[in-house]
Amino acid sequence: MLESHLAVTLSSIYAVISPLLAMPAQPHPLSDLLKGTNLYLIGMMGSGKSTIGHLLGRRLNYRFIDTDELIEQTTGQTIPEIFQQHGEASFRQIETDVLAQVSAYTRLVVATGGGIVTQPYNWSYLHHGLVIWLEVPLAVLQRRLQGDTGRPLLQSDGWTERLQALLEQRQPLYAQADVRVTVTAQQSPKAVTRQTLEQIGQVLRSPTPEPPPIAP
Ligand SMILES: Nc1ncnc2c1ncn2[C@@H]1O[C@H](COP(=O)(O)OP(=O)(O)O)[C@@H](O)[C@H]1O
Ligand SMILES: O=C(O)C1=C[C@@H](OP(=O)(O)O)[C@@H](O)[C@H](O)C1
Ligand SMILES: [Mg+2]
Repeated sequence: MLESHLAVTLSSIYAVISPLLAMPAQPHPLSDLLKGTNLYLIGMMGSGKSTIGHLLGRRLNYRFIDTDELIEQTTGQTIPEIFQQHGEASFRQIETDVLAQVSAYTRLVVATGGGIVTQPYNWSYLHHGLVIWLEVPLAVLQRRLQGDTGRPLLQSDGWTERLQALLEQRQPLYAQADVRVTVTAQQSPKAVTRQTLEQIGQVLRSPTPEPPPIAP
């Protein structure tokens, strides 16, 4: 049963993260500025969160966590199995539980699932760190996701229209990110990683605006 898997969520997540806590921290130009702040990657399915997250983790000497992978490890089921056997609402609940656990740690790059932004409560965790939106044109997403079998929301005939509808619904939510990385069709994962690091640096170095004066 899914419930019994959930009962072990906390210890399983600790088991995944704790061996990595011993990793030596190599200084990186952004490390001082970040001060251990977690990076949360958001964006549509196929935008590259898992791919870029992994590379960012290596560059920053941060641990890389993928919430979908953690969900699969803690439940012992694949994402399609969870959707099929328990429904999307159960998946969203587990996703929130996993995000909550993960957010207790520092020095993480977290690749989230594309729908994490749809649950308002999740933002209270995302805002513990720096939220980065990988914005990728619809045509590129469609090309990357052609023939994909691992994303249950896209398994019916009208999957391209479904993808477009999801993008339209979610765009205003993704736009709440702290950093918006606009990715072109030609950019390699390495180039996207470089651009993301540059933009994080810009955001962290930009002066915080003064609060408006209090009216007399
Ligand atoms: N910059 C890129 N250029 C080309 N292919 C990419 C790029 N980023 C990701 N991909 C590919 O797109 C697919 C989806 O990437 P993935 O990281 O799983 O996205 P997400 O986690 O956002 O759903 C994968 O096959 C991945 O190899
Ligand atoms: O957009 C979504 O609602 C989903 C995105 C998927 O993750 P990716 O964004 O990594 O594909 C996964 O969490 C699940 O299939 C639902
Ligand atoms: Mg992913």
